[in-house]
Amino acid sequence: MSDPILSIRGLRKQYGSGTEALKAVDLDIRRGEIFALLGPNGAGKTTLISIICGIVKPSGGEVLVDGKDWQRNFREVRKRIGLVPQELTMDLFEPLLSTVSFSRELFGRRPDPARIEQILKELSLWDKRKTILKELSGGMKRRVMIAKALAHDPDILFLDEPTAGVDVELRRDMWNMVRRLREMGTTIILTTHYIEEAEEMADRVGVINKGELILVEEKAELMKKLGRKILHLQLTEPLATVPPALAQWSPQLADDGSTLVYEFDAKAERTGIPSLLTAMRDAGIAFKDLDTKQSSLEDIFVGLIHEKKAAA
Ligand SMILES: Nc1ncnc2c1ncn2[C@@H]1O[C@H](COP(=O)(O)OP(=O)(O)OP(=O)(O)O)[C@@H](O)[C@H]1O
Repeated sequence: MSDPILSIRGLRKQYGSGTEALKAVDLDIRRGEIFALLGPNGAGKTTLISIICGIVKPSGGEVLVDGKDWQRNFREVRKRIGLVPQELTMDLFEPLLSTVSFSRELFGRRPDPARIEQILKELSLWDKRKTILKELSGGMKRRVMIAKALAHDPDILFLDEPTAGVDVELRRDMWNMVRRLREMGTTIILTTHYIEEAEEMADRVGVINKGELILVEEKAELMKKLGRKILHLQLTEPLATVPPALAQWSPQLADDGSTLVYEFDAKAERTGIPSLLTAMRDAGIAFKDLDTKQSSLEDIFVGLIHEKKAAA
């Protein structure tokens, strides 16, 4: 990739407990993109972010910001990074305005009350500027975390699960704010469990599982894979094998032959379901119930890991 803003090479982390949280991760982040890092609990997302933000020490590998080694230029590089952590970290007895202003000065930026006012207004916090943090609602405290991360005008912003446990309205506000930041040139890296969030926001998506970056892809490509659904048909009579009449749909049998499982692309114009049901009727295969479910993130990870192993 030409001129990435962030380059991660062979990044590894083994915690004292022996857990290998990251296994030689390589990743380039494009200037000005929104990159979503998707992965289940414990995949290594927070560890990756924490290393880049200087909170966790890596066991090996390197991070370059604009081509500069992150460890050798830590102060300079860290100034350019903003982090909205998963957990709230703030002095609850401080008033909102001074908390956010202090965050700016912490990174050596000169005070700029007009800029702080602008950030607080964007996040609908200006009216609460004199309130001590303890008295704000949970959603507002989350907004304060974002304001703190933006106060020093970083050009790379990390959001660690920004919408976990927030209501629909705040989620929408956050998405809009992230889009506005991107329009202003900020590069954004967010972690999430939600496919929906990656779909809504990201230009590219990385999938991480057990410390390994399994894939990095343009969102549109990944969404094709994520659009798969599974149809379960509970048969009236179990089948020993899939009859040749149904072979073209490549269904699988489960539950000792009493369930027929068919995977299909929910976003395709033709899912194949009506023709499968017709072929079943013609072959005299009756069913008593049916349901469909979205491939879960877990299913997709398993599928991706299998694909990766098969390709290796
Ligand atoms: N301080 C620590 N000491 C020991 N092990 C840790 C520490 N922090 C994280 N781990 C382990 O490292 C692995 C990766 O954790 P990490 O928090 O990076 O995952 P995550 O993808 O952010 O998960 P989640 O979605 O649950 O936040 C997990 O197995 C976790 O238990």
